[in-house]
Amino acid sequence: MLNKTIRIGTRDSELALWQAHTVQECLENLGHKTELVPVKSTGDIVLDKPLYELGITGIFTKTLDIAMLNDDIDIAVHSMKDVPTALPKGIVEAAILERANVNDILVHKGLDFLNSSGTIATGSLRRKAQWLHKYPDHNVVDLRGNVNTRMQKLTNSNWNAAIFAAAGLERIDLKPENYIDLDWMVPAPAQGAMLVVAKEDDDFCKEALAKLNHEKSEICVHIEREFLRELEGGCTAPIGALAKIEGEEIQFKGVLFSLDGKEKVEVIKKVTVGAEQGLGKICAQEVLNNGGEEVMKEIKTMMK
Ligand SMILES: NCc1[nH]cc(CCC(=O)O)c1CC(=O)O
Repeated sequence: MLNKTIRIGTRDSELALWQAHTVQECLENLGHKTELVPVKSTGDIVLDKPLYELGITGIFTKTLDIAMLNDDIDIAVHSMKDVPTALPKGIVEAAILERANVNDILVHKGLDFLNSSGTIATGSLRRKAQWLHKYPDHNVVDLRGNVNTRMQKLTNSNWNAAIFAAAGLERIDLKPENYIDLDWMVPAPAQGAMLVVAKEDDDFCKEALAKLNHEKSEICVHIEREFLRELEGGCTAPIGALAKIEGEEIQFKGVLFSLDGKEKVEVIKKVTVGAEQGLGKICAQEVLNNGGEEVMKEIKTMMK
């Protein structure tokens, strides 16, 4: 089956399409035939088991998971930070592409508000908690939708600023007029990384995709996601994590905040490349032992 056409599933936002096209181009450069399959809704798809039984949970990834298990697509491309830490049964990580800009940025209309009071828009618990930790007098409002929608909403609002992943804007070539890098903000685990998933029994696609894998990026995002998995226990919380490789050293920073940003538990560790086995888990345990357990308990009761 050397001539099999690889069907690439993608959601239809501009960012998702850019990411899928990028993977398509890489595969075609390796001589593969590909086809892009935009997947819209799950409405007309019938599976023989309930979603939870298949381990399908993520709101961004659900549609593509179902299409894959239904054999409408062979592979799917995701922003890795949107992918739940446990993949559905039968779906595996096949490639992690070289990571782009990991940082969050603040798109604003002037920075005078920073030292007084202001309104910041974000739909992310992690961004909200970190912003309030640094600027307790500011007001944070909810902002959802894809990148273009969020940017439009900011323009049409009286908010001072909104927070975005730099990678998302760069990928769709959206250059905001005014922005600053939030290098003090710890990004989401796997932010800026793209994950391609395939079916566990699909050796053809797995072999093709293995060539696209970027090992250093893989090492880093795996540490970050292990930290997340160990901390969250299936619930969403304001958690940031970033691993970086500098020469022979891996530097890791992980944080957990209370929802209001008042409490912060941080862990920083360095290990030699090759000695990262279990690092995410160890760091998560350290956070839990240093007050993180109480923070997580409080978050779980508030989110009920
Ligand atoms: N949650 C939405 C989402 N998922 C991936 C990206 C951008 C790319 C990335 O962070 O890897 C974004 C937009 C954002 O967070 O501003």
